[in-house]
Amino acid sequence: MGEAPAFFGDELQKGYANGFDLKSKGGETSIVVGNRTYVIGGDCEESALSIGVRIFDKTSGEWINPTVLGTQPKPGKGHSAVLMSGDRILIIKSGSNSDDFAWFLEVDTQYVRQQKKILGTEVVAWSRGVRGSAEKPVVISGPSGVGKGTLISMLMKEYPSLFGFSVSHTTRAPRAMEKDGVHYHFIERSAMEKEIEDGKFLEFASVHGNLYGTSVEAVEAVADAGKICILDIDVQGAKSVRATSLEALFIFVCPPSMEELEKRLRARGTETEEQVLKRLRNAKSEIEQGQSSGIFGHMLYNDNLEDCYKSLKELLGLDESMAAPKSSSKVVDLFIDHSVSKIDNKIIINSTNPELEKSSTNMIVLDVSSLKGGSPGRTRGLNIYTMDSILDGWAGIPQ
Ligand SMILES: Nc1ncnc2c1ncn2[C@@H]1O[C@H](COP(=O)(O)OP(=O)(O)OP(=O)(O)O)[C@@H](O)[C@H]1O
Ligand SMILES: Nc1nc2c(ncn2[C@@H]2O[C@H](COP(=O)(O)O)[C@@H](O)[C@H]2O)c(=O)[nH]1
Repeated sequence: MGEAPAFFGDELQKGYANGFDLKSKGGETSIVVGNRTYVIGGDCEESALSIGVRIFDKTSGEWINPTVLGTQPKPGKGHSAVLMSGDRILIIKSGSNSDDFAWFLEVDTQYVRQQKKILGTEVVAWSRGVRGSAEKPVVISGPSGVGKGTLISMLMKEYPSLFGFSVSHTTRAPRAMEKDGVHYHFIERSAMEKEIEDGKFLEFASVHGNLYGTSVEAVEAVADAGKICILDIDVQGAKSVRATSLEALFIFVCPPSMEELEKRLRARGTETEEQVLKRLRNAKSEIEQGQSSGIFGHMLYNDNLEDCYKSLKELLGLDESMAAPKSSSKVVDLFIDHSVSKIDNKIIINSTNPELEKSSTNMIVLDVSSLKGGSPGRTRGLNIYTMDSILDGWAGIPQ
């Protein structure tokens, strides 16, 4: 809570409307959602390097400084804001390129509501708009030693440009061949507990006596690389992910028998006898939960490795042609001076620079009809067209 900024009140009424329920002054934009006014921009409490957010609650007449989750956008050369269906605000950053100009400030999504309950504070969450076909992340669970890691390695090796691994945090000690930042982010328990408190994790769980968790940043890093995110997490983690707005494909891998599972765990040779026994005890309840909880839409039996890998590829709809590198997206720069309008699911951004008036590059269309997911991470499924591509028969920009 704090003092109202100088422009609020009468001056806010004088600010220019940007085609929506929006007023802007200096580097700040305000947008009304129900009985609240979100003031976006200006000084950020935590860092001058990101776009700040404050909320004015009309009912109480008080200012709120919310907990801001997700990677925050860096300030650009100004921005416009558009209210999207009451739960999120689209922020369009002037002068930025297509990988950075569309951001969503989530104010009342399922994820934000869930985090409000967990953190007990007012929460908003940033999520960057990502172009493309909005393919779902893949969550793979199963008891320790069943072969999740082996299957994931095979997938990443065959389809390096399609899949990216979400690198988890863990408090367990690294194994001989494991590299920090590649297999896991190895972290002290107290540091991880602090990061959990700070809302840095999409999910976390205590597994076989250690803490494991997927950070928001780990998922964002994969989406930023334009890849489908693969999460290797336990059943508790999968349950938590199901409760977020991250729409994912949930796969559970079963062993052919407990005897075979034990054989694989022992043959891997990475655990002490005590740890092997603990993991085997936990495996029983994990398999029960995996098969009965309704979390997992797909089951795989890892008896013969090659057969199981083939089933995984079928489930993911993969064929050989998808192993080829993807063509890169054309980058579009957003005009510094522009006006914004919304027609159904299309956001039309027109340049107001007179020099561009007659040019076919004076309009950009954001198609938000297939938005998927949301915070934490990225809002996928954003399509961006320029006037050129529209004139070319809506061919669109290659993804
Ligand atoms: N179908 C299979 N047949 C025989 N051995 C297998 C099969 N799949 C995996 N393995 C072997 O079993 C061991 C355990 O596999 P992996 O490490 O991939 O399991 P995991 O499910 O990732 O375990 P954790 O959850 O502990 O990380 C490895 O040595 C691997 O080579
Ligand atoms: N809930 C989460 N579980 C995780 C995460 N990363 C890994 N795991 C699971 O832990 C066990 C043990 O892994 P190991 O590497 O010590 O053998 C295994 O079932 C993993 O799936 C996570 O981020 N969250």
